Amino acid sequence: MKLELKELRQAFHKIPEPGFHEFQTKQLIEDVIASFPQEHLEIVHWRTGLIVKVTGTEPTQTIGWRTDIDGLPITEQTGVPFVSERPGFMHACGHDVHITIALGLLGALSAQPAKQHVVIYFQPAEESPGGALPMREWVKANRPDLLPDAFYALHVAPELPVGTISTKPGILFANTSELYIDLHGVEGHAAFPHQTTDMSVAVAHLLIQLQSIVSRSIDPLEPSVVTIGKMTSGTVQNIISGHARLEGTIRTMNAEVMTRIKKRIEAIVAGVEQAFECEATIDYGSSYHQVFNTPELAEAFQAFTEVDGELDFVVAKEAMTGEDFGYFLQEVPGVLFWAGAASDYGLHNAKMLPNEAMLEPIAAFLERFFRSQ
Ligand SMILES: CC(=O)N[C@@H](CCC[C@H](N)C(=O)O)C(=O)O
Repeated sequence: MKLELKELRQAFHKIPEPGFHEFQTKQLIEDVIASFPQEHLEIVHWRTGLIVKVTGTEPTQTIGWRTDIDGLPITEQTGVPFVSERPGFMHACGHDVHITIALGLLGALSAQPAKQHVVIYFQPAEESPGGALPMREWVKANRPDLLPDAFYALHVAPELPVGTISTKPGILFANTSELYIDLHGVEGHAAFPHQTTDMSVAVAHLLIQLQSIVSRSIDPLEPSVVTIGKMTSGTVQNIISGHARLEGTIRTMNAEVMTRIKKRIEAIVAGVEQAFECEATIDYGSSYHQVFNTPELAEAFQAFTEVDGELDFVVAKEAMTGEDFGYFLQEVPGVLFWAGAASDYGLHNAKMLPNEAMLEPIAAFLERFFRSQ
């Protein structure tokens, strides 16, 4: 049966779910897999994800493919007929496309297995709090045979044309750490500020001071980012705020720079506590290991793409994006690459819309790549 990738992608696009809540997504993945020939397949469940093994015909190795399956808390504004049916959630990072391509690959291999064993990981919670690390640890403890010898994954690239693949040997994506800061002061009447400690004023100063870390405390030759994506404070217009919260993320290409940034954050927060008579807590949430492509495999992957000749290969630049696939590459050789999606709007934007014309060529390319191993 020929899988209609566009329809499938639209079906996944309608049901974005947050990390570790991908219940409907997992069910749809299972339903699609149930329509494939089953004789060469083994399906292993892990929380809201799954791993599917396709037994090879003359295996000497196991080759892995990983797709992430979660959505983002963004209200979609694409206006497409297959718009998200979950208010406040959207596949704004292209994981609907990733899942569809993985199923395209799996459908082809289930009908006619490759020489090598293939394991396809449908991994939850890439955006947050991170599914790769606990999934890797579970596999190592319970099914070490499912840990591949080489591991591959893609991410849609809105800025690249359809039919383009892009990666590089070595570091591709940054180390990340989430950042949550709560400020607790004394709430009170808008007319009596001297009886309160106003957390709106405190958090405004804190936000500006945090933005001095990269420009003043970090070597300009060390790429780094401190982004505050969300700032909240107070309740209504005539109550002085007793609580404020910042939510953000830190990105670095160097683990030592991450440590330095955290030290500066802690010093600045301590200063704000003193200056604005409040109490603060800092929580670093989840952190992701950098994505480091195994040089020999990245070079071999580029060579395959160029000899195959169906897609254009562009050497990538490093990006400050995070990806918990980095945790798999920490222990297993492999490659993450960008796949051109030609969207006018970038990742994590409410209008991000990958061009569906990318689906078939990438899925077909992956089938050829996996058969070549
Ligand atoms: C590909 C991509 O966009 N990944 C996310 C990963 C987020 C990691 C974590 N929740 C954080 O914000 O630090 C990204 O934002 O780069």
